[in-house]
Amino acid sequence: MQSLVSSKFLVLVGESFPMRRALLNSRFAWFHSSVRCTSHVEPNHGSLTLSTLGFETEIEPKIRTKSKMVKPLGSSEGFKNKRKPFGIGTGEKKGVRVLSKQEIESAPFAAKSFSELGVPEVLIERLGKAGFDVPTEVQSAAVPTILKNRDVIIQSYTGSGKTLAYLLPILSVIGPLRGENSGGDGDGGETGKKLGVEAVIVAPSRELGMQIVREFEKILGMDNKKMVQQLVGGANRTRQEEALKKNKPAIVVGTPGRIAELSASGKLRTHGCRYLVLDEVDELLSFNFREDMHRLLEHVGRRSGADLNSNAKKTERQLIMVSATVPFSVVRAAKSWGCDPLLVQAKKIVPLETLSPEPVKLSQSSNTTSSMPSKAAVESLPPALKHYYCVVRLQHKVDTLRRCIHALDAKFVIVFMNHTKQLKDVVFKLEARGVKAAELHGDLGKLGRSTTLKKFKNGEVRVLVTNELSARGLDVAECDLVVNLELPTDSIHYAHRAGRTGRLGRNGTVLTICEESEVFVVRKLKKQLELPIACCNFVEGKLLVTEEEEHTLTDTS
Ligand SMILES: Nc1ncnc2c1ncn2[C@@H]1O[C@H](COP(=O)(O)OP(=O)(O)OP(=O)(O)O)[C@@H](O)[C@H]1O
Repeated sequence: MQSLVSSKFLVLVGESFPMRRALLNSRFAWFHSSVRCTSHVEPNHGSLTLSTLGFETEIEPKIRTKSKMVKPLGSSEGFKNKRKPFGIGTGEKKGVRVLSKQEIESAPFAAKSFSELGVPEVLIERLGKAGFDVPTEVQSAAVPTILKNRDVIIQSYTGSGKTLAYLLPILSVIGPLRGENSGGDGDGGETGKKLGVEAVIVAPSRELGMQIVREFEKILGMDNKKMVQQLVGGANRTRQEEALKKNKPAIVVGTPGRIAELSASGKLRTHGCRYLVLDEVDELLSFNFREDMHRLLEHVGRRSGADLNSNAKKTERQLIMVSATVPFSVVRAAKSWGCDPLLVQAKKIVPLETLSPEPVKLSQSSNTTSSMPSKAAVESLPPALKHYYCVVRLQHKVDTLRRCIHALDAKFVIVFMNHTKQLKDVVFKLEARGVKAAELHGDLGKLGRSTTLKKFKNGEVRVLVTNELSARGLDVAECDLVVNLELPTDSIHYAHRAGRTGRLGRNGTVLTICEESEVFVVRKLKKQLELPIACCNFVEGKLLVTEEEEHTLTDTS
């Protein structure tokens, strides 16, 4: 349902097209080089040194385009760095996989240090302990801007570190790791004067909310853990209220419904709040959340009395909006709720005033958007991803999925579907074929969802079959394959699903398995996303490209 609602937001912000083109060119080059390296490529795209990838220097001299040539891209046989296959009957200990640490190849790291961004020393020390040594580009742009008290929209592609981009400036000012001149209370709810909640962070799903809390905890450590309180729906509300009363957290992270509910009942006092963060803002501004979001935008960090539209009112709190996809509706919302907000991207910071809406052409016969490129979606894709599609009959989809997993020797696979019943069937069929799989969707309770996620993350489950619930924000660093077993509703949804792999510069593969009658949708996605999505097949344990089409950059029909 959320997916349907969000599909309305295809109005786009202005952006640096030349930069994007450069990225696309490199993406295109990558695609072709992958074709060249064909059978030398280690099917798992996780381990990224040349030797671990199994690359050889030998390169095929010519690339054919618009041909129907069949080229093998990978195989689970004959790889130099062959990994143990997974699943039942492979001799693994109780089905738990040994997790291999993926190296990061084209990580979006910045040339600056955390210290140059204005992050206090004590916080930098903690970052080092948590394994964060260098900021990413978007962090490098966002942290100093937020520290200058500016309202911002942070936009950069999936897996580029946007969470830390807002979390660091907040922790630089609030809590025990703050800078000396921050002016924050800093007691973390443990001692001394209490200022109440100082930061409210809103996310559209429980999973994302819980993930953000874990990111805080990585840095704060166990001793300061209580300064951040999780307020997600589906969890026991009374317990959350008691924890609020007892721990007096400085930061709360949760879903719109639960935060709005607690705020309306007076159990959560947010009028004195300094930061309001909306993570996955385009989703939060969708129809589903409108009432709760309206309440939060009106109340968080706003003392009563003043005119809602006055500038004085706007400056009472700092508004931080975040997403990989920023349609113009978000720009409009930021202008009306924020105070002179800036759009912060990895390499560019611009005032929102300079952005104008992009016309959305409707196709003549229907209400659907045309095949023109969707900038919001194009900008959100990590450059190292490889995209394929495969055309099969409906009844062969699961078998194709299984063959793809084996051909690529994928270790952490996320499969996206649209309907819960079909999703359950797929899990059943995969398990019957000896592939460890689990379902994750909204019909499961909070406990069931977090147990499944835990099992997937620790390697007990190889294939997570899920729906749009997991398309946003879910961070499983090792995920090396995303499969669309049912088509996403539009390019924005394709981009968020795809972004579950290729996190922080890692390689990843996205495969769309569709029927002949759906191929036109894939072609439309190719044009909207300006991506080479190659048609492929799986033969004798290898992924074979069956159609190498010209890159669609110039194809604007
Ligand atoms: N500076 C850094 N050094 C090392 N790892 C980092 C750094 N910043 C973020 N990460 C890690 O990178 C991963 C991706 O970060 P994050 O989830 O914030 O990405 P994102 O841009 O918000 O993605 P999405 O748009 O999909 O939500 C996380 O596991 C995070 O811990």
